[in-house]
Amino acid sequence: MAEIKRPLLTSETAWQNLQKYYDENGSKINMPDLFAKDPARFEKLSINLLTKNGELLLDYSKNLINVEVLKLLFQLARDRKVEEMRQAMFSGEKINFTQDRAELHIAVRNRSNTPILVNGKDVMPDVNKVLQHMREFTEEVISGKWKGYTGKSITDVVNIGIGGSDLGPLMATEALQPYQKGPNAHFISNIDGTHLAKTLKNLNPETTLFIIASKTFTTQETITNAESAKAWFLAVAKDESAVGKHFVALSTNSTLVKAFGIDEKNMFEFWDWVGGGFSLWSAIGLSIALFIGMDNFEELLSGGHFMDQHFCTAPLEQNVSMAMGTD
Ligand SMILES: O=P(O)(O)OC[C@H]1O[C@H](O)[C@H](O)[C@@H](O)[C@@H]1O
Repeated sequence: MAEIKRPLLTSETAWQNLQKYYDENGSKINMPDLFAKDPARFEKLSINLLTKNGELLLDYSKNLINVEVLKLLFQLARDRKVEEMRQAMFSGEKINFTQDRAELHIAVRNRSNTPILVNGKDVMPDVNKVLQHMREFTEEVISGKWKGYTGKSITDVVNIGIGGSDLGPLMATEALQPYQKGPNAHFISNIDGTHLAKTLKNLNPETTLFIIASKTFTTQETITNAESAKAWFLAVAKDESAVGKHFVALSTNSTLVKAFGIDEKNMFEFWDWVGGGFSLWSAIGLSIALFIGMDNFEELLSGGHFMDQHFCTAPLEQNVSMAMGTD
């Protein structure tokens, strides 16, 4: 498909109309008033989608918008060729032109398993291979079969990452606490040593598993925290060969993972076409899968896939921004 050409956003007529509306009415738009003036506001500005697990309510009535603003926004979306961009994204085109890559977080949650091509190659076999690897690993850890270096099972998982390699899994495990099946989950992102020290204070190196989550494996905060965690572990274990039982990596960079001392078989791969802010759906979600179990994690993926299909097929008026990422 040819490149989608668009003029500068601020020179679009639809943008200028929206700006004019804002200049004339923006200061007058007030949430309690909007509800008071229009008793049917909630019905007008929400949709119910039927999923296999019940209804899903998309409520955008609590935003500072009204029917006129929405009309202007839909016009802007049409003029900015959002529908064509959406199509290009799902077809694996390199819509991320600043980094010259595809944006295909939708592929890692593509539960229909339809082929998705990147540079002419279907990525689904690799996606499924990593999911299978995650399943085997999570089942071993949750069942207690995976043993630490002194023969004890894992009670605590510590995810070390930052940005998308932290926020998504942190949010999902918080939200999905009632579904906990596996070890406790902890998240360390801050470079301030207190974050690490406070978390490790109550943990036992014999029963702790560290997940080093970094797409690039070069992020300074993460690598520094990972080195500190390794030092904390080795101060007790005293044996480098024990590291393999307590450290796994989630990354696209196998060379640096190996250099850190993590066995390649304990690396869960993903790809440059998964943006950091959307990576919870990829192997970066391993801490979620260990917490809620792989069946539940796949249910989570199915939910994301359901919304992707909605986003892809529903007309703009039935669609809202469904990025489902973290930054
Ligand atoms: O996963 P990493 O390569 O360690 O990157 C961690 C994070 O770094 C930055 O904050 C980027 O803006 C994020 O998108 C990314 O998730």
